[in-house]
Amino acid sequence: MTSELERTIAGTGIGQGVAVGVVARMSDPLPEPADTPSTRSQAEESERARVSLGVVARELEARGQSAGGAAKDVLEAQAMMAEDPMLSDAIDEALAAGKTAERAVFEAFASFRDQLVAMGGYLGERAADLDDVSQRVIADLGGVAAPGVPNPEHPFILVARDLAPADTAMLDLDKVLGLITSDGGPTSHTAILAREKSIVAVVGAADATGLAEGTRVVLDAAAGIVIADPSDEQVADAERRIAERKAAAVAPVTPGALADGTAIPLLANLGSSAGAQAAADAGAEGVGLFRTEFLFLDAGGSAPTVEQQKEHYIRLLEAFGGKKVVVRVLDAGADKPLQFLNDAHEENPALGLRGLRALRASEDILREQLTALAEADAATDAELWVMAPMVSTVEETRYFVALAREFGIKTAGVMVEVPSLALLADKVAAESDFASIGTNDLTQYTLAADRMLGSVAAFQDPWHPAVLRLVGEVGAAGAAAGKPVGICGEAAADPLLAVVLVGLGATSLSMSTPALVDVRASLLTFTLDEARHLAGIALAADGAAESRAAVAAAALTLKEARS
Ligand SMILES: C=C(OP(=O)(O)O)C(=O)O
Ligand SMILES: [Mg+2]
Repeated sequence: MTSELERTIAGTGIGQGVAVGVVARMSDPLPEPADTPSTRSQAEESERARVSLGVVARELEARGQSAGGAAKDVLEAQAMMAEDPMLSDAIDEALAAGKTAERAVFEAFASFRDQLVAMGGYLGERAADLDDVSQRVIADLGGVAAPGVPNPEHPFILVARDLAPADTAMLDLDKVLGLITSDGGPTSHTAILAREKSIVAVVGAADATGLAEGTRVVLDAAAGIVIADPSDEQVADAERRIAERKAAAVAPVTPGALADGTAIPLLANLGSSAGAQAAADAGAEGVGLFRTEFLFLDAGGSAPTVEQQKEHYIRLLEAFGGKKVVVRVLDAGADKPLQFLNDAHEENPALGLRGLRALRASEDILREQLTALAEADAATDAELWVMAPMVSTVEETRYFVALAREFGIKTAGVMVEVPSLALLADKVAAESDFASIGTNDLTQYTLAADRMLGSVAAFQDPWHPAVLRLVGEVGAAGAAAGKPVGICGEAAADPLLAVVLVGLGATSLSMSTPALVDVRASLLTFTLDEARHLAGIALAADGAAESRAAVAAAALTLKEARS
C-alpha cells in the first residue's frame, strides 16, 4: 500500500546506496540587510555587533575542535577573521554613519571581500570564507539560523541546492545519512565527493527544492529517486536493502567471481599511486586502469622526466607485487587537454588529435613513457600490462603493440573506445595481447553525445543496446582468440550492468575503489548462464532505459525463483 502523501522525485543517483531519514535543509543565503538608518544608539549597535562577532568566533573555534584535521585550520582561520581588528574598525566606521549592526557588518565584510578578490590566487579563494563569516554574524544578529550545512542533534538527510567545497569538507559523515541536491549533475563537485566518500546521494533532483525541513524520505541512489513521505512498506524495503548493503560491506573480501565460481577479477581504476593502498585494502586484485594523465598534468607545463615517471611507476607496481597492473599511456586531448602535446585549436577536440594520435605525433614523449615503464617493470615484480587510449584502427593497434615490444613491454594492448575498433575486434584481437573497453568514451562516440555536455547527458548511458552490442563484439572476438577483455569505464561500477558486461564476454572489471564491494556482491548472485541470459535481454531492448528496466526485472525474477 502506498501512503497518501508519498511523492517521488527523480534525479541522478550516485552509487548504489539507500538511506532513510528526515530532511535538514541547507538554508539559502540571507538577504542583503536594508540600508536604512538605525533606530538604536551607536553604542547599542556597536555592542550588538561585538557580541555577535564573538559568538560566531567561539562557535567556529568549537566546530574546528570537533572537526579536527584540515577543517580545524580552516575554521580557526575563519574565527580569526570574525575578530580581525581591521574589520572591527571598518564596522565602527559604518556604525558612526548611523547604520544598523547588520548593515555595518555586511558592508565591512563586503569591502574586505572585494580586496581579497582583487588580490587573486590563494587570497582570492578565501573570499568565500569571509562571506560565510559575514552571513553567520548577520544571522546571529537577527536571531535566525546561520546559513550553510545545518547541525541538528540527530542524523539527517541533507538537502541543498549544491554544496560548496568548504561545506563538503565539513560534513559530519556520522550524521549525514545522505545528500540530495537540486542542482548539479553526475560530475558535479557534490557527486564526486559523494562517490569518493561513499555517501548515499541523488543529485540534480530539481523538485527537491520543495522538500520541507523534517520531511521523512527514502533516498534510493540505485534507482535515482527520492520518495518523500514514504509508506511503511517502502521504509521497510529500504531498511532491508540498507541491512543487505551493510552485510555486503563486511562480507569477506573474496576474489571477484560469479555464483558458479567463474572468476572475474575485480581491479581498481587509479590516477596516482596514492590510492593504491586503499584499493588493495578493498580487495582490488590489481589495477585495471592506471590513468597517467595526472602525472603529466602535475608536472607543470612539460612532460615529467623518465626518472620522475619511473619513480612513480615503481611506487605503483610495488603496491601490487605479483599482481596485474594495467597502465595506460598518456591520454591527452578533449576532456584532458595538455598544451605541450597539442596546442592547436580544434573545433571538436573529442574527434581531434587526442590519445594515441597525439602521442604518435610526438613520439619522443611516448618513447620516454615506455622507457620509464619498462625500467619500472624490471625493478619490480608486479605483472605490468600497457595499453594505448583512443585507438581507432587496426594499423594503430599494430603500431602501438610493435613499439611497446621494442621497449621490452611483455603485454601490450589497446583500449576499445571508438566504435570502429569494436567493429573490427577480431582483427584487433589478432594483433594485440588484450583489449580493455573504455565505456565512457565508447558511449560518447556511439551515441554522438559529448560526455562533457550536460544538455546531452541523457545520451551518455552505457546501458544503451548499441553500446552493449559493440561490447559483445569485443567479448566474442576475445573469446575466439583466447585474449582477455577488460572493462574499465564507469559501466563496470554499476553492479547490475557489470553482470551484463560479463555476459557479453568481459573477463575482468575495473572500477573506482568504492564500487568494488557492490560489484563483488552482485556478481556472486548470478551464474555465467544467467549473466548471458541478462545480456541477451539488454541487447534486445530498444534503448538505454528499456534495457536497464528489462534487466532489472529479469534479475529480480531470477533472485525470487532462487529464494
Ligand atoms: C576509461 C575510460 O577512459 P577515460 O574515462 O579516462 O577517458 C573510458 O573512456 O571509459
Ligand atoms: Mg576514455
